[in-house]
Order: sequence, then structure tokens, then C-alpha cells
Amino acid sequence: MTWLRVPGADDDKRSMGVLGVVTGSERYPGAAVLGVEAAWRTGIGYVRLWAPRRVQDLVLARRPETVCHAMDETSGSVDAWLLGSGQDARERDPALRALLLEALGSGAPCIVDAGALDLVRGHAGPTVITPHEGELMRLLGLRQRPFDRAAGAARIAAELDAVVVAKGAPTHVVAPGGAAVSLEARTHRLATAGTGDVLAGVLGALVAGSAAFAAAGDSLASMATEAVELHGEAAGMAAADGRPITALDLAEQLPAAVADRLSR
Ligand SMILES: NC(=O)C1=CN([C@@H]2O[C@H](COP(=O)(O)OP(=O)(O)OC[C@H]3O[C@@H](n4cnc5c(N)ncnc54)[C@H](O)[C@@H]3O)[C@@H](O)[C@H]2O)[C@@H](O)CC1
Ligand SMILES: Nc1ncnc2c1ncn2[C@@H]1O[C@H](COP(=O)(O)OP(=O)(O)O)[C@@H](O)[C@H]1O
Repeated sequence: MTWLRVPGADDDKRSMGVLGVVTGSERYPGAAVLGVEAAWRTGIGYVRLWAPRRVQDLVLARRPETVCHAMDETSGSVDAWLLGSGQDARERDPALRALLLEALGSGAPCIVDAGALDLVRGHAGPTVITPHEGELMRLLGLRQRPFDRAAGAARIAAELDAVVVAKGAPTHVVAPGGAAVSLEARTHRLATAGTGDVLAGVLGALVAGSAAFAAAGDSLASMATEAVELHGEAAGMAAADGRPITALDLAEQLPAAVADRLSR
């Protein structure tokens, strides 16, 4: 079973999934580059990015196929939203807040990361959140480690009615109803900046590509599980022989990991 889409004769760029992305900021523009790169490399048909001009320029320098929008531009539709990577809730301006709330309230599936996690309670559609340990602690109101990440993720999934991808080693994927899996990546080389931004982009591509079919309930947890597996497999390929990897190395390995999965 895979959520990866292979285009056929009847497909076009829109039918392969339109992902709306609201990530990056003046402080962390690179997170937008990484997430957008990862979404394209996973096989999405169309990526639309809402971001400040500097972020747009950096993303376009890397991926000119991305369609960019100003923060106050809201026209057009998307199949799913990717929100929050490379943003800091404490530095959020009103235009960004409005855009994030509009996406979360739209009813479309949302992937919510980093600097949008504090707004997730307003979500109207099927939602996945991707906190690392520090972000999970913040959601739980905890101040001290150690704590049980799997149990914490289950509590938050039920409270928020969202799938929780609690990143780390292992990563726990928990559905709102409590169904949970724990996944070990093929390498610990993932312990490097920006690899979580890449995971968010992979997940965005899977959900947007599948939204027309089944982006609800258990399907969303299953998509999140496959995104984590694919991310871990690409990391294993990129880190062959134990070599160090960067987040972009990981993103560049995604097409090979996709092909490998589809050939199985
Ligand atoms: N190139 C880029 O633009 C990058 C941007 N990033 C963005 O930077 C922003 C700040 O994210 P940070 O997570 O660094 O900082 P945060 O301010 O979100 O978190 C800091 C707190 O969480 C803990 N923490 C951070 N990462 C952790 C981890 N992986 N596991 C356990 N605890 C962890 C820290 O010890 C600290 O207590 C986010 O918006 C993120 O998306 C990062 O993804 C790094 C790369
Ligand atoms: N030691 C480790 N072993 C395996 N995977 C790891 C390890 N450390 C981090 N990861 C993975 O790398 C990614 C890091 O994401 P995150 O903490 O959000 O970083 P960033 O914000 O820099 O992108 C997650 O997918 C996490 O599961």
C-alpha cells in the first residue's frame, strides 16, 4: 500500500496535487526552500508559496517551478496546506497570522509544523502536526525531561483531534483515536538542521496528491507513516557508508527513495 501517485495519461499538474505552502520568514528563509524542494522531489504536481519577498526569491533560485504569492494575495485553491516551518510564533505579523488562520479554517487538510503549532486548535479540516521533542513539550505544557513522548503524543492527538508525528528517534505517529506506530530511521545522520523541514514537505506532497481521494481519519495517519518511512529511507540512501548528510542531500535523495518504494 502506498500513497505515492504515479501520473497516468489522464493526469496533469493539478490532478497530481496542489500544495499551498506558508513557511519561512526573514529569520528562517531556508526552511521554506527545504520544504518546497522536498515536496517537488516527492512528486507533487504544483506548489504555491505564500511568503515574504526574500523567501520567495530564495525558493525561486532553487525551484523556479514554484508559483509564488504575496502574503495578502489569497486567490486560487489548493488540495492541502503546509504551514509553519521556519516561522517563530513570537515574531508573527498580522498578515501571516491571518493567512495561517484562513488556511487552518478552510477545511482543507493541513500539515502544521514549528511556528504554526500554537494556532492548530483552530483547525477545521483533517490535520497532522509535526512537533519535535521541544515543541511537543510546549504543547503538553511540560518543562522537564525526560517524559514519555509516545504517551504525550497520544494525549495531544486526542485533545487536538489531529494526527501527531512526534519526531525523534524513534518517531511516533499517533492518530486521534489512539492507533500508533513507532518508526526508526535507517540512520541517525538525520540529526542535523533542516531535516524536519524536509519531512514536512514530503508529507505535504503525499497529502496534497491524495487529498482528492482520502485525506481523512486513518488515511491521514497512514500518509504520515509513509512520509516518515520515505524520509528515513532517503536518509539511509544519502548517508550510505555512514557519510554525513545535509538537509538538501536528503531532499535530493527523495526521487531515488520514491522509485525504490514503487518498485517493491
Ligand atoms: N534553515 C532553516 O531555515 C532552518 C529553520 N528551522 C526553523 O527554526 C525555527 C526554530 O526551531 P528550533 O526547533 O531550532 O527551535 P525552537 O525554538 O522551536 O525550540 C527550541 C527548544 O526546543 C528544543 N529542541 C529544539 N530542537 C529539538 C529537537 N529536535 N529535539 C528535541 N528538542 C529540541 C530546544 O532544546 C529548545 O528547548 C523553526 O521555525 C524551524 O522550522 C530549523 O528547522 C533549522 C533549519
Ligand atoms: N538521532 C536521530 N536519529 C534519527 N532521526 C533523527 C535523529 N535526530 C533527529 N532525527 C529526525 O530528524 C528530523 C529533525 O527534525 P526537527 O527536529 O524538526 O529539525 P529541524 O527543525 O532542524 O528541521 C526529524 O525527522 C527527526 O525524527
